[in-house]
Amino acid sequence: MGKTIPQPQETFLIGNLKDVDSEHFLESLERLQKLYGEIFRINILGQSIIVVSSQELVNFVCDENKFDKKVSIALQELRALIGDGLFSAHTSEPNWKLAHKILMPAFGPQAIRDMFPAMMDICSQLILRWERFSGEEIDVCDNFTRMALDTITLCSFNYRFNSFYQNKMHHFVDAMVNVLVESGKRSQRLSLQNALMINKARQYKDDISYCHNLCDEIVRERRKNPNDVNDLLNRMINGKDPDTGYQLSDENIRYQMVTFLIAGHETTSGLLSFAFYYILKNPHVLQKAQAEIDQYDEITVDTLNKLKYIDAILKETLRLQATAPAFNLATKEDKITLPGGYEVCKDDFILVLLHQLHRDPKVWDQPNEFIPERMLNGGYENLPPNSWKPFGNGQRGCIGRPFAWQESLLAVALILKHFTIEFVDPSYDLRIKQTLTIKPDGFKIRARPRRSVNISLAPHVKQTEKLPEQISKTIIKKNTNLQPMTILYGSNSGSCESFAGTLASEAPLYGYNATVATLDSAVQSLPNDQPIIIITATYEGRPCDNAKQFVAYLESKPKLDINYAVFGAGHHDWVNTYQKIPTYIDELIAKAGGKRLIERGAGDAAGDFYGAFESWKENLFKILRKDTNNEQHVISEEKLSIEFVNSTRQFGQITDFGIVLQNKILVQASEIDPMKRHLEIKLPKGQTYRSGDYLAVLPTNPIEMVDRVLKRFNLSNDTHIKIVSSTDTFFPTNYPVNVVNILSGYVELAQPISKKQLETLADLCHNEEEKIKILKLTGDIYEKEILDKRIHILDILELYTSCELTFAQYLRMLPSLRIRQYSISSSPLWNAEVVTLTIDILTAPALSGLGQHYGVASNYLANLKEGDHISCSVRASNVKFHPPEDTKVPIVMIAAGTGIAPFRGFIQERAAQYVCGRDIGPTILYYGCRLDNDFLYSSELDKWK
Ligand code: HEM
Ligand SMILES: Cc1cc2nc3c(=O)[nH]c(=O)nc-3n(C[C@H](O)[C@H](O)[C@H](O)COP(=O)(O)O)c2cc1C
Repeated sequence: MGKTIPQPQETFLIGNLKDVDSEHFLESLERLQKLYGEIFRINILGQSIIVVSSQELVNFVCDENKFDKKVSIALQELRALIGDGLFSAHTSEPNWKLAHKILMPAFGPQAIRDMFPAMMDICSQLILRWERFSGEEIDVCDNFTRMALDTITLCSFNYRFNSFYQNKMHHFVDAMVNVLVESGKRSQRLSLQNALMINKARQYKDDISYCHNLCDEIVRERRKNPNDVNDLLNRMINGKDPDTGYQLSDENIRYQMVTFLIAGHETTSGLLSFAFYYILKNPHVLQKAQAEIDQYDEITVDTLNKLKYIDAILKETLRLQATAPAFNLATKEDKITLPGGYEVCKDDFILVLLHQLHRDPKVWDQPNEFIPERMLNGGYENLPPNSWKPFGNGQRGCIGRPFAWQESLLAVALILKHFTIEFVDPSYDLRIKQTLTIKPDGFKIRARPRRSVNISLAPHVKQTEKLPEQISKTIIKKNTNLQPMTILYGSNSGSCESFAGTLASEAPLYGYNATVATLDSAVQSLPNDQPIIIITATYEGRPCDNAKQFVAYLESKPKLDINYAVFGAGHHDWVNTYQKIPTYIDELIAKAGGKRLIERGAGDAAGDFYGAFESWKENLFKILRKDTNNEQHVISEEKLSIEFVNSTRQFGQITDFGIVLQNKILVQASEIDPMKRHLEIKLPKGQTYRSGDYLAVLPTNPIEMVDRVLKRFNLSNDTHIKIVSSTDTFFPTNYPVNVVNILSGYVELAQPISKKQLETLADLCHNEEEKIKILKLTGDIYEKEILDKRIHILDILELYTSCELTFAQYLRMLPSLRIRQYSISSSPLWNAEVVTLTIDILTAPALSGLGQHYGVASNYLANLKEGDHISCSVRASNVKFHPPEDTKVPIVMIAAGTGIAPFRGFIQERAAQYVCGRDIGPTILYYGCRLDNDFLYSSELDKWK
């Protein structure tokens, strides 16, 4: 009797069906792997599946003498579409051997080389399309799907889908995806359930017929117009087994064609999409890859073999994201004992889970990091056997591997040669979409031509002569007399972006026409004929998401003949890395030859943040004005006007909604401590997380504050306004909006007023005495009286009533509302789609003595009710702030108050693993409490002891 294989508790009749989500089957297996470890069993509707994921076990089951491919339940279902085509045939079926023999030579080295011109032809179409849509949003998976589909059809069947010449993807893709998805679902339903779903069954049949008819049509066409090209289709139609003389039947040809159409494009397009995701997330990798490809003026078939780094990128991508994420085996014997003493039988499916095999901590150092270098200099060759298996196993391994590799190398090389690329949403973190294969979900980029590249595209394709586009957004288009200025920002939560916008909107007053763009969009294209102003923040000592490429670019030591100035936003709580990135950028540019226009400015979000920016801005403009001597172009028009006469907020990257499931008090407020709350939030669809990640939340302002503003400006809460602005603005413009929406959802109302703003308010006072009092506040007492007491504009307006500030002027003085980040206090092993937050609710008498101070986000969260929608998004923690992959590694945690949040997630994760029988290392928490009832989650922690 072998050792018992760990298994979640079964339910009568359906076994472990409840432990897997049919839409996220793979993620469910990954979650179970985290709970149960390198081997576990699940029972799906009576079928036993044993999931293995350590190199030791996988190496054992990959022995072809003892194990063979077992056609998975989903693949068996898919046989309605691809019958006994190579992929879904049992090895024992005669048609598998026959097709394998006949078709194998089509993927030999010379045959693949001969396909290079056709691959170049299709890839060039993608390049031209991206050039044409320079700077616009590119749906990465869509584009690579078009490319891979057109490539496989042209190379294999000499047939053109012309996907790049149509807006909508070829209907084959929809039909195929429908069948893939439905096959997966059918395999997890009872037969009776499938029979009852009549509409779905009809659609399923129609989609299958569409795919079959398309293939039959291509064959008919070839038979009518035969040619002597040695392509896959001719081999299918005319090829013979050299030993027996047997040929493929018409039915089998149809199955093989659909097989190749599916297998030949789904996985490759996924590989390329993931590769570009990792390239963009790792700017050093992008730099290195671009440097590698830049050594060659021309990309020929021979160049591809020299691209060792790009080759390593593709291997590392498939390690982290094997696009065919699992394969199934079964023992050829009745019973066999695996390492560890586990016994498996002939009927068991043995599922090799590549996601975890490729992260086995015994094989891979820093398994979750993307490090292509590990595949270089013998690294790949010296891997332990069967530790990297994205192409499957042995004779049933992927026949199209060399095809996919050549196509992928070419695509990466051509794209990096031609374009600078950046994320549309720099905070995008990988989300996975799964059918039979996996792809990134919602991944979008922008591409801009790098420079005139001397590169041979397909013969009929025109070369690019476009120059790089340095500017993404033009702020002032009208004033042609103004001098150019470039403002570049790095920003995750919007303050630096907002500073950049403010600077640009004021630039015309000083003779400049400013363009604003992200730092990453300026890589290799910093103009030297205009001032370059850089405004950026630091996150955990690292660049913002949209400044990573820029920093890597500066680290590559370019020569820069530019005039520049840097302003940094930071927070002094990050003691060791305060202002690290702005300082670093400033130094690197100076070292590269740049000339500073003014000393670096620094704003501390915990201090006079906006004031620091204002005074630096003022000094900067003093210098720039001197330089241009251009005061005649001063624009006197009001930059923002409103018309008194409804929308959804479109704030940066957060576009999705989560749903509040629970919102409860953990500890009531006391004299010394604020109230503490626990929230459960269902994440926006498709999002998941790791313990230690953050949740970014876009709050709304407390209604009490909004009411105060309405009162001060004599507005009612059903007032609608139309904002018209001659400069770029974060406000919704040119259509009527409710004033309450603007005040609650677009602006920060409680930022301390800056000295400059005090001066403006003083100017607008009729009462001399009030004027003097306000001006006094800009002096030595500013810190004590304004900053320490957090006095904001509205406080001053209420105190000094003679100040005649208009509502439009008030709005212009307010910065845009910022996103807030909270540490998630749960583990995905508890629930992968739900996070919990543990927060202090900041409500206290205002230090100013004027009413209450309400923390914007905490009060917003505190007031949410079950079922409320919340604009939020998971943000990966930058540093290695996650529980270690190896559950035996000890963890020591130190926290106080709500600082326990991420550690609750860590402990919850380890407790869940412990319950499932994993070996858990010591997990120790030192927790500081002021009072007994401050001990958050005490009973839970007791239970976990
Ligand atoms: C990055 C790209 C690719 C990956 C990751 C990949 C992965 C795989 C894997 C894991 C298997 C084994 C499946 C199993 O054991 O059930 C497989 C088989 C197969 N692949 Fe690929 N594949 C890729 C590209 C291609 C291409 C471009 C083609 C066609 C030109 C292709 C055609 C096939 C076929 C026909 C089989 C079945 C082979 C047999 O059992 O005889 N694949 N592939
Ligand atoms: C998770 C996190 C990490 C941070 N790390 C640092 C840091 O290392 N150094 C620093 O000076 N500021 C740090 N800050 C503060 C931000 O840089 C500061 O709030 C800045 O204004 C954000 O600018 P943005 O709104 O343009 O993204 C951090 C903030 C957060 C939320």
